[in-house]
Amino acid sequence: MGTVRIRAGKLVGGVTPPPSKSAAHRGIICAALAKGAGRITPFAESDDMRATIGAMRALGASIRAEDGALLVNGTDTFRNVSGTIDCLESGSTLRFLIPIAAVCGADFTFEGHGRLPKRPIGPYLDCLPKAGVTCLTEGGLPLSIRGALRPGTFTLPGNISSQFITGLLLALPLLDGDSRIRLTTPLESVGYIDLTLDVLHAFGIEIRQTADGYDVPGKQRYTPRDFTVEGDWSQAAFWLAAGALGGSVTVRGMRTDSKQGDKAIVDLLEQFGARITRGPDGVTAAVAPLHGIAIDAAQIPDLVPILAATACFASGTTTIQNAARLRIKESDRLHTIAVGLTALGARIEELPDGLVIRGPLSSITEPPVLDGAGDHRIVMALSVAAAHTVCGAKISGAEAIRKSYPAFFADFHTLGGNTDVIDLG
Ligand SMILES: O=C(O)C1=C[C@@H](OP(=O)(O)O)[C@@H](O)[C@H](O)C1
Ligand SMILES: C=C(OP(=O)(O)O)C(=O)O
Repeated sequence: MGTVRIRAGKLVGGVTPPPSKSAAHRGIICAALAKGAGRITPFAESDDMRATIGAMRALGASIRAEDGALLVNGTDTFRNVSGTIDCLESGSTLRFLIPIAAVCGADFTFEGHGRLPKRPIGPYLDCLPKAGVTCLTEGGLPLSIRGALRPGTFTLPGNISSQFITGLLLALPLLDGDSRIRLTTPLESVGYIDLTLDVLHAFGIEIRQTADGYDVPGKQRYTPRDFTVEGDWSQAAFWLAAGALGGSVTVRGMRTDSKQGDKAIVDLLEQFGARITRGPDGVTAAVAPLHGIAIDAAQIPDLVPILAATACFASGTTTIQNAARLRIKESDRLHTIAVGLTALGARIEELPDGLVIRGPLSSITEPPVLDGAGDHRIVMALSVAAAHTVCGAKISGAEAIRKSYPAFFADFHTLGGNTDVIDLG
């Protein structure tokens, strides 16, 4: 397993975070559902992107990378009547593709790796069989689906994963009749649904929001088009937090009017006390004395690891609430971040749906070996935290960054971070 040695030192300078993983998943899928050609730019490789590209190819789309762009042609999508879709470790790919693959009644088996086979798919196992899709599974992956998806009413919870709702929003417009999505519990991760609706609109698909969900007119067609992928606020968050903890970091190329919920990192760091500047060159976070804050994580799950890391350097108590969903991500993130930060000297109490962090952390004298838990966001959050301690740390399993941000340590170095990649496997 790959281990990275992070040495103490502040991060300073400017960085352009990678294109948004969430926007790219949606752009690739919508382009591949359109009967024609489209160019997705910029494109940055990662394991999650590989998963979605592989999935749309399995349905018949033609997709190739060229000069930092992705050329997608959906003319032959749904040509294939059977196949296997390997989602690697990508929850988005799995939850987005299940209803899409069912549109034409083809016979597909979904596979996954790491923690994905055990991440929830229950809401689909409840609602898809009622709409004509047989689901064969022993609980998780592999999952085989058979039978054509019929339009109708889809009733599901809004607080297990918004990815189920995005999957239905992507697939249902293609059906012969109108459908309705009815949510039985309040929607969490709302920003991801807003992003879905935004990208769908760009590809010519219209959805109506209702009091308890969405009305999805059927017989719609995706319009082929070129699609520009905005910068990733979930990844920008690591650099802005690093600026707030010790130096000064500017993230460039970010849309401040983005639908991504994780752009909330800017306001949250400001609440912690960081010095934030919003200028034409980008958003800058600079060091200032930080104090604990209360955080509701219902809409911003992916920010929790780096927010917890930030809280360790703030004086007083930080509470993170409404984060139960963190336990069903690439790792049990409430547990794995608490364990990692505790080894760095932090005082953290783990609650069923959150964390209480009492800062600032105490100094330790020997660099600890931290477990990256096979989880990209844990590796990245621990790396930023370790750089701001007295003696740094070693982080095992650091190759997990390949899931969303293979260039993470290259960008860490660009900002003056000091690491030795002992072995990335
Ligand atoms: O739709 C998306 O692109 C995502 C939705 C979120 O998942 P949940 O809705 O399951 O919280 C988020 O954690 C994930 O990284 C990406
Ligand atoms: C949870 C994540 O992704 P996914 O659910 O797509 O695996 C993530 O990127 O943090």
